[in-house]
Amino acid sequence: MTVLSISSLEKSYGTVRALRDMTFDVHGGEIFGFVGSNGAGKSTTMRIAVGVLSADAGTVTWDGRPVDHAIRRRIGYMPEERGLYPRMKVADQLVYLARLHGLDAAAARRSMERWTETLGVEERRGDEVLKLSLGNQQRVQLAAALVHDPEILVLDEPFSGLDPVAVDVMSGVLRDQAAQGVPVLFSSHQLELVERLCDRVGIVRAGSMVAVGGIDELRQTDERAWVVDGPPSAFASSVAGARVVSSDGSRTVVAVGPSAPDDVDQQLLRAALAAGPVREFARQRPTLVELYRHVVTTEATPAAELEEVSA
Ligand SMILES: Nc1ncnc2c1ncn2[C@@H]1O[C@H](COP(=O)(O)OP(=O)(O)OP(=O)(O)O)[C@@H](O)[C@H]1O
Repeated sequence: MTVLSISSLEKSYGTVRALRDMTFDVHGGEIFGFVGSNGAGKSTTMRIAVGVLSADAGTVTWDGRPVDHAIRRRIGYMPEERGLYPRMKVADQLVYLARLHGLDAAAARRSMERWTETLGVEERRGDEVLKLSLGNQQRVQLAAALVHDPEILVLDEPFSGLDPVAVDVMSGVLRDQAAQGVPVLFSSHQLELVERLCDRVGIVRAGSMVAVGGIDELRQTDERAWVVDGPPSAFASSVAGARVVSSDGSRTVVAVGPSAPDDVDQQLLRAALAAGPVREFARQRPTLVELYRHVVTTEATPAAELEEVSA
């Protein structure tokens, strides 16, 4: 299987250490969400991955080969600072970019037509980029990343500032690309969207990857919890090992540790029903937002994040 492999990247900007041993893989056909606080190192990693910035140490390989000029031409990249020519017309710009990547004139034209249509900006082909709304500029920016039919997609915050319809369009395009075997790496602060869309997620903190995996994998904890909407929380005390995590009106969250028996959920439900009517009984799983908060607040101290290296 094809894999974009980012391995042990180190990068400092003067005295600021932006990346430290940044390591992860993105497989062909998967959508990988790259999340982390402002300044955690996502854009720096992506810039190095696509070759617009060099690392101080570490490697980026595609299918086991270092990413060189030839491979770079096969990457579709949406930079954070965007990169369209504001005074150029949408169609001219996309055809130009496709030709730069080696498509002949007819293929470049066809690709421009295809992507402006797919992304809903075909009416804007004759407009200068600067006259478009920000959301439409972003759609054109995605078209620019796709117009040469790339084998790898690296997108820096492609969803920021998009309306819900544009988010759906963009999500659909990323899914289609992944379905065709393209590895899709994108950064975002919209964690619910990342949770919905991604096969795997990487949480970065202070220049390093601190958690990586499928959402379900990341959710694996030793503790299991249930939400019970019904009788007062005292019912939980009759089940051995059960602990009330929170109680808000008629809603109680009850957790058990790793040694609880498999049928502890049935015991809890029986105990709740014995105490009164139960309107809801559901397993509670942490959301990506909760996992993120947990990882980002417990993995390192702010002092480590701000650690500087001597110039
Ligand atoms: N050109 C630069 N010169 C100096 N420092 C930089 C430069 N680019 C990034 N940095 C610093 O490197 C660190 C990582 O920044 P980076 O932009 O990679 O983070 P990010 O995770 O993409 O953040 P955000 O979510 O805010 O976009 C930050 O401390 C940032 O201030």
